[in-house]
Amino acid sequence: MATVTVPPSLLLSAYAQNQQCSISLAFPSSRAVLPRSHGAITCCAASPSSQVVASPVSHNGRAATERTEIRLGLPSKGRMADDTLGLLKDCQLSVRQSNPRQYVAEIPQLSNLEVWFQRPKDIVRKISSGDLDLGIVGFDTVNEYGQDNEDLIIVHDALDYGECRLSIAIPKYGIFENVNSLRQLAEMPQWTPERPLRVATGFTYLGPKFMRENGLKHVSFSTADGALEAAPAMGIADAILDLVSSGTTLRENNLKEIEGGTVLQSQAVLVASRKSLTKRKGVLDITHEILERFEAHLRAVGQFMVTANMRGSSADEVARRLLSQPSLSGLQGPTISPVYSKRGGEAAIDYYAINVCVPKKALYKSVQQLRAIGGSGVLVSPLTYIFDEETPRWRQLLLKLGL
Ligand SMILES: Nc1ncnc2c1ncn2[C@@H]1O[C@H](COP(=O)(O)OP(=O)(O)OP(=O)(O)O)[C@@H](O)[C@H]1O
Ligand SMILES: O=P(O)(O)OC[C@H]1O[C@H](OP(=O)(O)OP(=O)(O)O)[C@H](O)[C@@H]1O
Ligand SMILES: [Mg+2]
Repeated sequence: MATVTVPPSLLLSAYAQNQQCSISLAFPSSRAVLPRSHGAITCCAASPSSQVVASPVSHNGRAATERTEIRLGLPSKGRMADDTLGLLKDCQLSVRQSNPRQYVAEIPQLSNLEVWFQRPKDIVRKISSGDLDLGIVGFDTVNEYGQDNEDLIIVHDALDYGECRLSIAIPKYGIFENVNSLRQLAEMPQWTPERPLRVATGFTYLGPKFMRENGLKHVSFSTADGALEAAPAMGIADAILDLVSSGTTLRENNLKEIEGGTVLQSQAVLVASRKSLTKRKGVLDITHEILERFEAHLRAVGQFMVTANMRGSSADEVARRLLSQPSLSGLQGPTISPVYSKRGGEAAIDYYAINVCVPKKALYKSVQQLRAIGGSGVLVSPLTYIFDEETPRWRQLLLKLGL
């Protein structure tokens, strides 16, 4: 009898394939693709139907505690994948992947960190099981697959992409024509134990929970992996519960959202395991660095740096004029520096250079206000980072961890 040890991921793939055709076991050929710690699986290949004994990795398992590398899960495909790599790149964190089909990568700027590319739902599951320490996914995915697990902690709740909401939608036509709220939907006489409201959704945890919490009694659920908006027109469902962003897909399928029917608002978030943050060496430090970079970048994205010259009798007098304008107070306040010119062999000050951060949305208004108080030569440049003394989310994280 031969005994081999393989990572659990290989066992699962072998098992899945065995359902349809042949079973094949793949072995790591180099250290580069081998998770440096994994659960032990013993395959006893002598019996006609191979007996497989698996000891999965867990927080309490030996293998999990032996792992010294820190693991960050990133979406391997779909719309979140590119935006996530884009955010990291903008934060000077370059993910080095030798081949798109290789699921492990590194970020040279963060030593001892392994990046693992996974489906978003698996990122959440693996953080819960202790096989990943950190991950970037949609908030909807954390809620659906985290299922209120208290070990999951949202470290950054607004990474500014993947914005959408999880909403109930019903047809605009037929018996739903005059139904515009969740309450009206719940009160429709059509729904009985024998003929419940049929909802198609991929969110089979959040869906029933939301219906229960909102007092909808006679509801049944069916699930599909995509194109849910077709279900009502196909007669498969009365309503759907799915992600909505621009609303185009709903509109194109003659569906509408209803008041009170939004389960949650979502965007990409950085999520971590509480156990990893508090128990695994180095996780808190790496999380701090990632968080600082994210916060500094995301804060800067919304701002321009505006530089201008202003004639004035003193820095105080220029400051008073600037602070009289609502859009020119900057982050902490404007920076005002004297501009020295040569007059009769002496250094004289006629002008002051002012630097002020302004929200992108308020740029034109700010330029108008600057001109109104005598500003000239206005230069506008993009900002890359704004590092504050301390990132607000870091304090919140320490509080959540009781540190
Ligand atoms: N229309 C959308 N606009 C913005 N963000 C979205 C939208 N749909 C989904 N998202 C966000 O992106 C995440 C990934 O979406 P999803 O799971 O649908 O993957 P995908 O990129 O569409 O690939 P696939 O559905 O083929 O697996 C969701 O969990 C959600 O946070
Ligand atoms: O409000 P909108 O901007 O139209 O976006 C909403 C659509 O986007 C998502 O689907 P996706 O594009 O991911 O296709 P899928 O159903 O194949 O996952 C979601 O499931 C909706 O169908
Ligand atoms: Mg999708």
